[in-house]
Amino acid sequence: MSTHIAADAGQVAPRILLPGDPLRAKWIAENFLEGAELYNDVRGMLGFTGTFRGERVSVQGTGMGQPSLSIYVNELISEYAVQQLVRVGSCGALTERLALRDVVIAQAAATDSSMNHHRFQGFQYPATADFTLLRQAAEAAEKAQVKHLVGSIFSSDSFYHDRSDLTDTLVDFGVLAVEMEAAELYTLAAKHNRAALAICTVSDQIVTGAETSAQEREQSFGAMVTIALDAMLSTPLPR
Ligand SMILES: O=P(O)(O)O[C@H]1O[C@H](CO)[C@@H](O)[C@H]1O
Ligand SMILES: O=c1cc[nH]c(=O)[nH]1
Repeated sequence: MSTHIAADAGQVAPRILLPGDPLRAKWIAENFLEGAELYNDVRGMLGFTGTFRGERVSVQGTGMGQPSLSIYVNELISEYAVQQLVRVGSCGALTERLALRDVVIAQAAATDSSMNHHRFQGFQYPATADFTLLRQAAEAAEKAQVKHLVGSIFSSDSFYHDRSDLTDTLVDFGVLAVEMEAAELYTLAAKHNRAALAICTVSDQIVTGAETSAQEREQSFGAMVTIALDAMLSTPLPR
């Protein structure tokens, strides 16, 4: 048991999916994993382990925002030795190149977070995905004919922005979508020499105002889950 996760040693698999929403974790466990068993319900942040094509895989809710994800990812790495971490999130599309339900495979994540601001003391840290997971996810998305883009996203500390004009500059420099966790995931994975990737489904089209419902965000973003599972199983674990 770690501070925020009730699992015993060995109950968490080396490959783990990380949705922000704990109820999306439950939906994934019930619909994509075989024989999934609950290992955590501390604070309602559900975590399960089952198998996919015979390989052990876990799924753990991380909550919203980088401070919350950071707690779970730190403990998953330090206390449960996870090796591959793939966020399966929702995001807001900042460009009309993306429609509702399209998938964004995040090569890199910019951030306005104070977490990396304090860590790197004014230096800009390049929070980037693991190349093998990224390549495998792009190939899986192509093969499954899922509409997707590979590129940069913005991991924001805010869901409600007072200065939405500031994201216009990011868009001018190719940033596709906004969410709230990937930069911290990539930073922690780099620190601990683990493989991480964020795959997000467009839940909100910020340019047009189109949006999905809470139930759809919880229970219908299956294409990204299949891509994430394919990418993980195609990426060897370290010996
Ligand atoms: O749907 P999840 O994975 O939580 O991701 C997105 O949704 C939440 C905001 O509604 C933030 O956590 C954001 O990153
Ligand atoms: O607009 C959105 C949609 C999902 N997640 C975000 O952080 N922003």
